[in-house]
Amino acid sequence: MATDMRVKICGLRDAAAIDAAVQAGAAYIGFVFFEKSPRHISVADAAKLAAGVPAGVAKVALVVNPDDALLDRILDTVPLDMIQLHGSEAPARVAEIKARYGLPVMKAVGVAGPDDLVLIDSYAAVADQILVDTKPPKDAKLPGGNGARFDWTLIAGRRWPVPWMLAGGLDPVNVAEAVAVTGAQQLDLSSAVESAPGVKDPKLIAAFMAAVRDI
Ligand SMILES: O=C(O)c1ccccc1N[C@@H]1O[C@H](COP(=O)(O)O)[C@@H](O)[C@H]1O
Repeated sequence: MATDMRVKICGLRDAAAIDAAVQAGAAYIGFVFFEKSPRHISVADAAKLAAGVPAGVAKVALVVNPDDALLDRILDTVPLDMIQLHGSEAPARVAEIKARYGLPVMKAVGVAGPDDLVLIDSYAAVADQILVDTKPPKDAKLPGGNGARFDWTLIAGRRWPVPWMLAGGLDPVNVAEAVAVTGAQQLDLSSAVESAPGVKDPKLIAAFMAAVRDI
């Protein structure tokens, strides 16, 4: 793997895809608990799959503006290592979730222009990690996972006081440029390793991880 690049493969829903991600060296795998997404997984299915993930690979719960009842249901049943907040959760809610569940919290921030970068600073004060993702267009059905990249030069040379991941339309062809422009050391992706929305393809996962190794 290039330098010590850490990759999160998100939206995993079956054992073959998880095996492919783990075998190829993914540091994180993500379960999407968001019913509007084609990658949504039930709490029961996630619990079964999570039990087979080896120690050392972090299991992340992706949620969108979750209430405590949903988080209780997920975290009471699925052994998870991190919560990814991918909605419009305010910094105070991020801090509240972190305190209530005692797990590291990663807050996604959508970027479309320079003004969006200000938000990153306020979330970096309360979250353990920041996910710098493409801001979804107003008519998008999903708040993330749309396979769209943003202008990476917006964050060239930017650094924050907490670890961060780059996301948004990453694929085997553009990942070297994404890393060169942004300096990212952690990457998160979903769409580019699917054969259809919500269907992960082990060969595409292997191809992405090979591209990262070649950087
Ligand atoms: O993947 C989803 O369905 C999803 C739903 C709601 C919020 C976020 C979602 N995905 C996250 O978006 C990034 C970028 O995805 P892509 O590579 O552009 O498809 C993904 O890694 C997830 O963390």
